[in-house]
Amino acid sequence: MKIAIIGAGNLGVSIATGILHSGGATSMYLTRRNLEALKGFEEYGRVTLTRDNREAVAGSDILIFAVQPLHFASILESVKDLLHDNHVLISTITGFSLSAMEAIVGPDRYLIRAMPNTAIAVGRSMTCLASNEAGKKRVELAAAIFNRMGHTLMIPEQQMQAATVICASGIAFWMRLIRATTQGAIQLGFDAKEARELAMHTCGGAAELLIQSGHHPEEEIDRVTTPMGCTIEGLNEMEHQGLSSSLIKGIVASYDKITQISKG
Ligand SMILES: NC(=O)C1=CN([C@@H]2O[C@H](COP(=O)(O)OP(=O)(O)OC[C@H]3O[C@@H](n4cnc5c(N)ncnc54)[C@H](O)[C@@H]3O)[C@@H](O)[C@H]2O)C=CC1
Ligand SMILES: O=C(O)[C@@H]1CCC=N1
Repeated sequence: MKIAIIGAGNLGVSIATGILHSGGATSMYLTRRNLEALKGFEEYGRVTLTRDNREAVAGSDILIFAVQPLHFASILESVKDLLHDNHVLISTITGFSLSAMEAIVGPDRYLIRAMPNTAIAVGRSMTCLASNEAGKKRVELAAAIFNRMGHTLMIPEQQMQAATVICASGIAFWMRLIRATTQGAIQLGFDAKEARELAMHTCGGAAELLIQSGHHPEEEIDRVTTPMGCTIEGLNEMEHQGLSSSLIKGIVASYDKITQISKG
C-alpha cells in the first residue's frame, strides 16, 4: 500500500508512527512545511519527506489528509488534477464534510472521513469512519488500515462531530483524569514517578477489563465496593463533588464548540 500523509503535524505524525510500527505501508510520503520537525522518519527506508503535496499524491494510492481545516480546501484544489480512479482520499479534518470534499474533487472519488486519536501512534486508536456513496466501495480497505492501529466503528457522517469529542478530544479528557489520580497518589505518599505508573496502569486495566469482559462499568464497580468500605466512600464523595456531571458537561461544551466551529 502506498500511503501519503498530507500535513504531518501532531495527528499526522501519530498516524505515520502507527502505520510504520504496524507494517501497514509499502511506501509512505509525509508532507509538511517544516521538514526539520520530521527528522527521524528518514531512518525508515520507505519514507519520503517532502513539502510538495503534488509529489506525494502522484506517488501514492491512499491519501490521508491531516491539515488544519482552513488549509484543506486549497490543498485539495491544488492536487485534484492528479487524482486517478484508484485514489482513496481519507480526511481526518474536523468539521469538513464529505459534500464539501465532493464539491472540490467530484462525487465519483472514493472519499472517507476518519476520526482517529493520537493513541494511533501506539496502535490503540478508537477510529470512527464514514464515507460518501462512492467511498462505500473502499470503506473496508480504510477499516483494514485503521484496524491495524486500534479499533474502528462505521458511523453516519452526522455523528462525526460527536465522535470527535468522545474519541479525539477524549484522549485529553482521559489524560486529565490520569493526571488528577497521579496528584492524589502523590498526596498519599507515592513519589511522582510511581504515582503516574499506578494511575496509568490502573486506568489501562479498567478499560481492558471492560473490553475483554463486555461488562457494564457498574458491574465491575460492584465487585470493588465493599459495603461500608473505602471505595464507595470515595466514589460517593466524587459524585457529591460532581464528577459524572462535570464530565458530561465538559463533553457537551466541547460538542457545542465543534458545532460552532463547523458552521464556520
Ligand atoms: N490532534 C489531534 O488529536 C486530532 C486532530 N484532528 C484533526 O486533524 C487535523 C490536524 O490536526 P493536528 O495534527 O493537531 O494539527 P497540526 O497543526 O499539528 O498539523 C497540521 C500540519 O499540516 C501542515 N501543513 C499546513 N499547510 C500545509 C500544506 N499546504 N501542505 C502540507 N502540510 C501543511 C502544518 O505544517 C502542520 O504540521 C485537524 O483538522 C484536526 O481537527 C482530528 C483528530 C485528532
Ligand atoms: O481540539 C480540536 O479542536 C481538535 C479536534 C479533535 C482534537 N483536536
